[in-house]
Amino acid sequence: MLCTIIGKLQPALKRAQLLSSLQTNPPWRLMPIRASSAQSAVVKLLDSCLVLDYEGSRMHLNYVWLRDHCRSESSYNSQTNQRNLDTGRIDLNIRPHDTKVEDGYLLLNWPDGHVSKYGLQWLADNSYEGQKQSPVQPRILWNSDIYKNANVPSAKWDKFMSCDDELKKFLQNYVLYGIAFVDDVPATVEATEAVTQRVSLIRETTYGKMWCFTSDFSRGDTAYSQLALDRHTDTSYFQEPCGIQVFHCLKHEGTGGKTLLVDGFYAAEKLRQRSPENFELLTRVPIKHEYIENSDKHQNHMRGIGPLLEVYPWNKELYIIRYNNYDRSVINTVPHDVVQRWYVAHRELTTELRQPENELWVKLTPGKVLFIDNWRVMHGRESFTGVRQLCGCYLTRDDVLSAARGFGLQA
Ligand SMILES: C[N+](C)(C)CCCC[C@H](N)C(=O)O
Ligand SMILES: O=C(O)CCC(=O)C(=O)O
Ligand SMILES: [Fe+2]
Repeated sequence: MLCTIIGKLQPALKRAQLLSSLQTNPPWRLMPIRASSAQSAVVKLLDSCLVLDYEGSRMHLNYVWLRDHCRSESSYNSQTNQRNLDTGRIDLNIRPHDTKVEDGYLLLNWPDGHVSKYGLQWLADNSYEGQKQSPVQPRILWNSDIYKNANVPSAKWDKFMSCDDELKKFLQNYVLYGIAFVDDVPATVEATEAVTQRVSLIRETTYGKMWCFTSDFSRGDTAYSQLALDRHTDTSYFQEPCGIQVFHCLKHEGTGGKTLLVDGFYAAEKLRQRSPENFELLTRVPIKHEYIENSDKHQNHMRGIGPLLEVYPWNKELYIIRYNNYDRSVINTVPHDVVQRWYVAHRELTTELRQPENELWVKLTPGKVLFIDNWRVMHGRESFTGVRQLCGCYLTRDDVLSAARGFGLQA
């Protein structure tokens, strides 16, 4: 193993190699490098990667990755935050000649003379080791008591529309809890549209941009009835289910019709704790959801395929739940011997989702606009009588999260 070592010499290093390494490498690379008195950094150039010890953690940085992530002007356009470098032309066996640490930066000298410079903190924040543990989106998982005891304030229409700080607080609550309310909104479709557009872009779907519906069966879906609807996520039959759903009840003269909210991630995490293998199965088995509508006015055949639960591969953080027993389609993507196990896992998740303490019931009244993270929080409703008019829309997930990040929130 030919190593250039900064800090401790590796005992395995042969004398000849040490000599050749000393000939080509100046002695400063054999000393531990102190970035500053407070932060010490120790770098080793191994054959296969660079090892950086910084602030108590050890990072393994691949050489192609390092060249690819060079932030020098010729490699990276920091005006547009885009890469200039052609990754397709990096020598896959590239290895720097030498390295040093200076003023909180790691410097690398590449064989072609190019010098790369990386902030040590930037490397710590962006290395695999840095990303491995930390959540992409920190959340507060809730059951009914947890949510109620948190006393999460609703935003108020006037302030919400005029004051960025009110919008920021709203988005902070939204990313943490997966639901957020705006109160005192005029009970019109136009005001609902305005309040939504204050947050982000509306996602147009087969239901329109803004939709307003009653129990008139105008579409081929039980949402357009007076029937109770069990907890579910919407548009699970899209390959990318809608990220956010907005509801505003403009009118209800009758009884019932309360809205049910359940934090799907709270229930799924319970499942993960209790039966990791069942949780894992639900993240692995692809399931179809479909929306088939064939009327005079509307022809639709939507299909989305994906597991009920999806986690990021590197930190196992949950990022989406697709759960709609109405719209779930034929299961024929599963090997015979897995079917029974899948139903057992599905049952266990369903049982958790149906725990009464996980149910948050709210009566939507004119003026109260509800935003729901449709990748996390499920909704349902009680059956009802009388005329009930609900308006709302779906939002594009990317744009809502982008708005949150614009306020410096972790989303
Ligand atoms: C919201 N809006 C009434 C427009 C559509 C309802 C769609 C209902 C469908 N079963 C689903 O879960 O996606
Ligand atoms: O009527 C309701 O409260 C909600 C119906 C529903 O699930 C939906 O529109 O997506
Ligand atoms: Fe729904």
